[in-house]
Amino acid sequence: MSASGFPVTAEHDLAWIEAPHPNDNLRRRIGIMGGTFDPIHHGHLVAASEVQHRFGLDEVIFVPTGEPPYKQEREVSPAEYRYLMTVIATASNARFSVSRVDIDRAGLTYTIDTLRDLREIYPDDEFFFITGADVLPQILGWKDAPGLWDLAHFVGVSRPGHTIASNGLPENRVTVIEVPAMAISSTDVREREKIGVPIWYLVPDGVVQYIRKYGLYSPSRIPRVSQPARAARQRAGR
Ligand SMILES: Nc1ncnc2c1ncn2[C@@H]1O[C@H](COP(=O)(O)OP(=O)(O)OP(=O)(O)O)[C@@H](O)[C@H]1O
Ligand SMILES: O=C(O)c1ccc[n+]([C@@H]2O[C@H](COP(=O)([O-])O)[C@@H](O)[C@H]2O)c1
Repeated sequence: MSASGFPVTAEHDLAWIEAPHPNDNLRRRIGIMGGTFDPIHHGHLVAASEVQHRFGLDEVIFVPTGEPPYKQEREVSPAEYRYLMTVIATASNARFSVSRVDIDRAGLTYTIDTLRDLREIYPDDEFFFITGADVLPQILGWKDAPGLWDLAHFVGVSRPGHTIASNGLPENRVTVIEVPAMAISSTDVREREKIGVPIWYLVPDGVVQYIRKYGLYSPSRIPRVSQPARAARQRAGR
């Protein structure tokens, strides 16, 4: 049982996972992990890996947000940096990939659009949208929320400091699971980098090096090479 009393036991999950799907031989199971990823950290990676294993997913697609609607009051790093950090962090896992659908779409990022865009690319596959315990209760307030349940099954994962609860969400479209606890947040990584506290082992080594290379999160650090955000703007003629 979770703190909220919602069952998160292996039996609960397995009953659902083992139910045979009529098109099991044809449909791939694809996890979708949306996030701002500013920066991506081991909490994201462990959650995705655990859901991949538990649900037998063929692939997990990480989808960095364009403009996150609930983070408009804070400064978010340019999408191109967040995208490239996500590519670096996921490169070594054969089942992980990264999509640009959200960063290439203008305007605020809504999951309904993410799922519709991915559905065009993967018309026959089964989608599992992965969210942390902090985000799960917000889903009912998301854009076109009733339309989301037809597009994906939602998997809520436990996160230290947050009670996991799926109250009010459709039971047959949402599964809640415990994943190994990683008390890491992007906010904490940014704060640590800003004041010079180590971020090694909270994020993959390549991401630490990328953050240092471009001077992300540290106002005093001067970037050593030209910036990918500027290069992308130039390519797009903006
Ligand atoms: N440590 C973690 N354990 C489990 N899930 C996580 C963890 N960190 C983030 N998530 C989930 O990953 C998704 C993307 O999160 P996001 O990129 O906003 O990271 P964050 O650490 O929450 O960022 P920030 O601190 O900037 O708000 C969300 O669904 C979030 O709940
Ligand atoms: O669709 C919405 O209305 C909506 C509102 C806020 C967040 N989301 C999605 O939730 C995921 C996590 O977002 P965030 O801001 O916590 O990094 C990401 O995929 C967002 O696109 C979606």
